[in-house]
Amino acid sequence: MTESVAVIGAGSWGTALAMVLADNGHEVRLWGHNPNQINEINEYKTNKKYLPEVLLPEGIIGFSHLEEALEGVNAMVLAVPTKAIREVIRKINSIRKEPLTVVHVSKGIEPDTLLRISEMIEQEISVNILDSVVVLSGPSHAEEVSLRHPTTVTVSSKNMNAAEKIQDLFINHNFRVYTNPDLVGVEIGGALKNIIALAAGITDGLGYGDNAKAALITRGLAEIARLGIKMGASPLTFSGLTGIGDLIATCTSVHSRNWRAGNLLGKGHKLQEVLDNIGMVVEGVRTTKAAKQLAKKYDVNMPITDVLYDVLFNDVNAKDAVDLLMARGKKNEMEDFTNVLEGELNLVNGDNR
Ligand SMILES: NC(=O)C1=CN([C@@H]2O[C@H](COP(=O)(O)OP(=O)(O)OC[C@H]3O[C@@H](n4cnc5c(N)ncnc54)[C@H](OP(=O)(O)O)[C@@H]3O)[C@@H](O)[C@H]2O)C=CC1
Ligand SMILES: O=C(CO)COP(=O)(O)O
Repeated sequence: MTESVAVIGAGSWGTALAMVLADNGHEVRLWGHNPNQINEINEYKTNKKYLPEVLLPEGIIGFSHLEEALEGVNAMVLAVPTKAIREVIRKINSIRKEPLTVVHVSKGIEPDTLLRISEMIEQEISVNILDSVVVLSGPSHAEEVSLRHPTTVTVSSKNMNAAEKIQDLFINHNFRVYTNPDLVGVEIGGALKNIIALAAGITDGLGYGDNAKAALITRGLAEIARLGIKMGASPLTFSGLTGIGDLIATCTSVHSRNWRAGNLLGKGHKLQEVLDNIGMVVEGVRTTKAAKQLAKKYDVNMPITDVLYDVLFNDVNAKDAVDLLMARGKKNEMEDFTNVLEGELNLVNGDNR
């Protein structure tokens, strides 16, 4: 069944997902806050700043007025950076009266509140207009999705009936959508992989090779999983698309904004210069702040996050940061991980020591 769907945010990911929906025959209303960009989308069927290589399908109509984009739709895809989510939801609250399903596709954690994105949305949106919140996440660079290269993602929600409807909305022979009921694990994996991608970019920028990158992906996954499990995620999710899958895609790709930012930092550029150069959202920077706070709150050892925080915010030199990581005391590879798992098992068995 074809539907009308609003995509809120006309950056690279919103535009690529609008293309998937249009390919599936849906009427897609792509909203962006820049009227010139929306004119370009409608007049030339291009979005050159974000996806310079592609021509947009006819089924996508650009809107610069939010009320028009939301008129009569039952679902909206929220595709703005984490830091813009509250502002956009507040605008929607003032316009929308009927309930709708919110599909969020952003990968972040809010510093200070330490909320996952579905939690931020639930906190900010008017109760009378929220049907369900669904997250769509996984290894999926917009650049490749827009070229219709094979891609797999996962949807999750507290309401798995809503998640299955969103699976049906997006799935096609280029874009395979799985479900996973572990909302915490899916959101944590998607957000925290950006920290590790920044670190992987730094080691590449420093000229280190595949050994360093494999170490970061593996030990990065261990620290993401340790935190995620303490927050209530299923350990299995971290071996899935939104765990190891997205880590591989993001840490090894020149498409990744986070990897590219890390790469420039590794080559000696300053953070602000790097962010200006990328010109798109580099979520891992803010998420590093949030993850450092979460590690403290949940008492989890996250050494890669710790040193990256110092590179980003305390002016620690990237090479010195790697040296610091390598010079830590000896360890059993599984020790922090088994401590967390044992803690979870003790809780399951009613032992709260
Ligand atoms: N790009 C990708 O491949 C993927 C991205 N994601 C996630 O999707 C989210 C969006 O990323 P992405 O599309 O890459 O980001 P981009 O930087 O490409 O685009 C962000 C879009 O949001 C708009 N925007 C920013 N602030 C506001 C605001 N306050 N109000 C309205 N619109 C705003 C930007 O407008 P303007 O042009 O004016 O700046 C731009 O259109 C991120 O959380 C990212 O992690 C997830 C999977 C894949
Ligand atoms: O999340 C992504 C791919 O799955 C995109 O990552 P970047 O934001 O680093 O480009």
